[in-house]
Amino acid sequence: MNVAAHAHEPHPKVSVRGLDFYYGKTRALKGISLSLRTNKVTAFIGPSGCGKSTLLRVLNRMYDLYPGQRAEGEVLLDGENILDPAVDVNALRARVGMVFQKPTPFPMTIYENIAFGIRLYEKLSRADMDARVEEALRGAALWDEVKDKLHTSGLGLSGGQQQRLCIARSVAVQPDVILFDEPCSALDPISTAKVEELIEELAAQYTIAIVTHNMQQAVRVSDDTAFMYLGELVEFGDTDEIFNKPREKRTQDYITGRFG
Ligand SMILES: Nc1ncnc2c1ncn2[C@@H]1O[C@H](COP(=O)(O)OP(=O)(O)OP(=O)(O)O)[C@@H](O)[C@H]1O
Repeated sequence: MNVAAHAHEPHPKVSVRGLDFYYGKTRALKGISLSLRTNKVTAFIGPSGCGKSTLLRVLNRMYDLYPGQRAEGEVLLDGENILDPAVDVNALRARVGMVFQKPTPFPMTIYENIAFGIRLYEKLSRADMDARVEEALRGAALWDEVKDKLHTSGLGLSGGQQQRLCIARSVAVQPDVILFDEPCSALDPISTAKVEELIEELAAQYTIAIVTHNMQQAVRVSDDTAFMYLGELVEFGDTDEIFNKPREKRTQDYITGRFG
């Protein structure tokens, strides 16, 4: 496996070391080691089934919800191993938020979609909650479009707006890391452009990981790229280098559309 020098930076936000993942007896991740640099966007690319979503789901222990799934190795978040059974997963998920492929607003008002998550972790006055909801919606570039209908259903928004509402929901609990699992695959090109722009802006405050099948998207939004194949990390490094001068033939073949 090829890993660029900066992947060894001294204080990454997230550091994955020797990670194996099992669905029952099936080993879906094989000895993955890589880092997410603080305030950078890391893209995960590779053919269907290579383990991209699995890796993302390890980063906030989403897999814990399912019996028979287990991770071995280490995932350090600011130096703390989040795979340790003593870690409080609810607190972890507030620090590591996730945005899914299909927009998944709760069947509640726009305001409540944001306030609901905040209430799980904090008790705020009405005025502070209002301010936090506004801040989250502004942070997700949605405020201007919804400020006059905060108390109508989130399900009444367009798909692209719903996805930005989900991003606002993640941002609202002030996480360290946001994980995006193919966040634009259900969106039209205009909404996709908005979400991509937003991801770049969010990187000023958060550390971001994004799974994408869209090579142009990886090039546009990410600083670092990880190319995975059959559960292994084949190549990891600077996005420009991965796309312009890949060191591995499999990476070259994938990014030029020869397989996958
Ligand atoms: N719930 C599950 N039970 C058993 N095996 C699973 C489960 N989910 C995923 N897998 C297997 O784990 C491997 C990795 O799947 P994963 O969904 O992480 O791949 P991916 O790279 O995200 O694919 P895609 O691009 O199609 O979303 C695949 O071989 C898949 O069949």
